[in-house]
Amino acid sequence: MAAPLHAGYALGDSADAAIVPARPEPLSLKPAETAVIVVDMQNAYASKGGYVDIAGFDVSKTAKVIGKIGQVLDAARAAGVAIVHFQNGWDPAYVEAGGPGSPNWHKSNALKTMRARPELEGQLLAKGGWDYAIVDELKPQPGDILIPKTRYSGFFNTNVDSVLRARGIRTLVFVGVATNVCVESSLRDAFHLEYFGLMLEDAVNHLGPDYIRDASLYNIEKFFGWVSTAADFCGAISQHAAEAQDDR
Ligand SMILES: NC(=O)N/C=C\C(=O)O
Repeated sequence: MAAPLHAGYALGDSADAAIVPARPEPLSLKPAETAVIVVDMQNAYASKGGYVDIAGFDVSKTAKVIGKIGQVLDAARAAGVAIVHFQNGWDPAYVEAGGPGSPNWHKSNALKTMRARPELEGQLLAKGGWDYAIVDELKPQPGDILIPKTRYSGFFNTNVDSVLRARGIRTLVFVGVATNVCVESSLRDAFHLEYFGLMLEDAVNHLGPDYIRDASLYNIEKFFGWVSTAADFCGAISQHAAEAQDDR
């Protein structure tokens, strides 16, 4: 195994770090300085009858992803890792979505679907509705942080950067949907803000053909961060928590 890359610390400062097997090299992280970022696990993106299903994307794999994310959140909570939920959408009048002067008006498949099917107006990604709601299995728990967002990146026009910095968080573990859209956009922005980004490849789902998933993972592994699995992340932080308990 390659030598672990130490996230933001001198090598000698790694005693309190968990080592997560990852590509292109293992990543060390301190649980108290790490957050799991759960991206847009809303009915819109993860449930039959939600926006992306209606718009013609495949949601058949999201049940498995919900299960993996549940395991990640259980392990993270037990290890004292912060949990942040992103929630994507707009006010029911869609003012926050932008009008024809916004590229979002032209590119958002939710807005395009509603223009093609006006009976859906006010339902897709509208705050307060079922489509906007986070899936029942992953509802935020007391102590979790909820960040609403109106564009693909969770770092655009939100307070997440200051929320994370105030807690001294340096490493972000990304799960959720979609690998190639909101997850990748957020991880890229996090890289540019000096966070270490780790994506768990079996706890994300992509929108589009499988090659786009592969392209996203390649981009992250080569340019923007690290890639691991739910089991490897959970194993590393659980083992680290157990060892810390033994040392007391
Ligand atoms: N959460 C996402 O990745 N969203 C992707 C597309 C959209 O919101 O239209």
